[in-house]
Amino acid sequence: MHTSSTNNDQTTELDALLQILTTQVASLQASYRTSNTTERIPSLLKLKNLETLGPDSDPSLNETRRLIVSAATQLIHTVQSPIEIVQDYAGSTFKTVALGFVVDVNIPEVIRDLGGEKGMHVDDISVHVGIDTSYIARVLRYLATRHVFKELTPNVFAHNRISILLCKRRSFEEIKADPISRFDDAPFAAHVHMFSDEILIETLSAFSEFLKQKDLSSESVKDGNPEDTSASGPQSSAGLGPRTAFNLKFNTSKSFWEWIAQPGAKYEDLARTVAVVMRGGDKMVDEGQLVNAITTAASGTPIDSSTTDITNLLPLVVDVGGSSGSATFTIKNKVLQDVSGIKYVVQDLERPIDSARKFWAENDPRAIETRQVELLVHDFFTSQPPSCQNASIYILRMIIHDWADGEAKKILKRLREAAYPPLPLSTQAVSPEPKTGPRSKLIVFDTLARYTCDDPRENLNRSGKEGSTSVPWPLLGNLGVAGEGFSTMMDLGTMVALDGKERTRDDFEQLGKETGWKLESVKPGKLAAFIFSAF
Ligand SMILES: C[S@@+](CC[C@H](N)C(=O)[O-])C[C@H]1O[C@@H](n2cnc3c(N)ncnc32)[C@H](O)[C@@H]1O
Repeated sequence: MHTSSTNNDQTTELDALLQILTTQVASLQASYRTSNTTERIPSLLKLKNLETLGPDSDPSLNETRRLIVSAATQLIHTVQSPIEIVQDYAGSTFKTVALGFVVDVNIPEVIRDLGGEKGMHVDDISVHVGIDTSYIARVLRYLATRHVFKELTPNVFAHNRISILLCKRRSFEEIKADPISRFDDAPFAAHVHMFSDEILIETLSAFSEFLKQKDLSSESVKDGNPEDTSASGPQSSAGLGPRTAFNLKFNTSKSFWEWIAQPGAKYEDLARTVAVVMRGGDKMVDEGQLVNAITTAASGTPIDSSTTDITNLLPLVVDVGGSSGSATFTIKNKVLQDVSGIKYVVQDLERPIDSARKFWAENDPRAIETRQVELLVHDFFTSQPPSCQNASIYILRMIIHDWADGEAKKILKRLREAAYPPLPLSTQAVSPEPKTGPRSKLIVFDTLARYTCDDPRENLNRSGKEGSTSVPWPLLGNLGVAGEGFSTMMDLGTMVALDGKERTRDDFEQLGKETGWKLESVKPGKLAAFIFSAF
């Protein structure tokens, strides 16, 4: 445990943080020097698009980056005035709305398409986007102060490697001609739009009000009965007051997913944006991790998919709640591209499956024509159709964290009923311990919740490698924002919008036990892969 301000040899926190920074920065620079790009060091001013991130996106450098960010963040919080820190945190909402504004009025595209490397004066930006010059200058300066955009000369702003991510794929002219499709193929701009949209902002305005009024006595009822096979989990809490801050603010008993699936322009824009954001989810699971998870699920141990025939082990992969099916797309075309004979099914509600049809028509039409990939409207609270029984692998990517335990169990139970081997008919209870033979696997991709302190029971280290437990003193046990910034944000996001949560390894193990799935291994990563076997 690291509780004192010095460790045994009297090294101060600052010394230790500096030491981590010095060592890890040297290591990062050495990696850039040996990479086969011309880039020598990562630079804020070096513009890149996602396809040419080079060493910036090399997963083997993730550990080094996380340690640098963790140490640098802790150093800032150690030396900066606590008053300034609290003031800055209190005003964090402006980060969301400032980013949301520039994305909404297409400033990133105007600077990219019309300003280029020389940047653009706010007067010129104003002419194109039709917003007052001084508003643009102040919002861009707020962001440039936080290293998003660069002010080259007074009032002239250019992109840096962070702001360039806000650009949509389409040109400013194309966006003006067809604003509805502006977020298509631009997952990061879509991500900003989703978080700054009035729906989430309104929901967050009820954050405290909702948490305070939650009826604690309804907890057990709210979790629902896992044996209940009715669709649409959230209705199990009808009559017990609003289930989430979203339900409270929008005066609806529908789940967020049902709500955005309604007809109407306002829902359509959000639903379309959410589908694009989900496609960006691929960036959170690197291909190496997908290979590892899929082959581990197929064989029980990691195998080399290039040298092992895994066809027999993987005839059917079902991507449950798959949205456009981008996880399936990556698995089919990048992980198992050399393995023939596998059938894939992507399931979701009606509107996401409409988006999926468009996505596959544009990206892999042959897969649909040959019926190797089937896109199926299916509610995961209901029983799986015959075509999806006995699948080798069921995938739930970023699904379980959207739901409270009661609904999560229902989803897992419906899959277990479809999985192989069958549950004993008489009891519908779980079958005895497996003897031999094939068993359906379930891979849940979700973030892994971790404590900020040392956790002696944790057998995954915070830096992401299985079997080790070291995080250098005096860093936080979960590496702070460098390790769990995104997942703790998602945890609160799913709490207020969906009644979901990010879960610990123990939580997943328990969910599995209660629904007939045995947790066999966990592959850490930005999204961890939890691999279950039907038992
Ligand atoms: C966070 S997204 C994840 C999408 C996808 N798995 C991915 O990783 O890209 C959650 C998905 O669950 C879907 N969903 C919500 N309720 C559902 C239900 N009852 N049946 C099937 N899908 C549902 C949503 O439409 C949405 O596409």
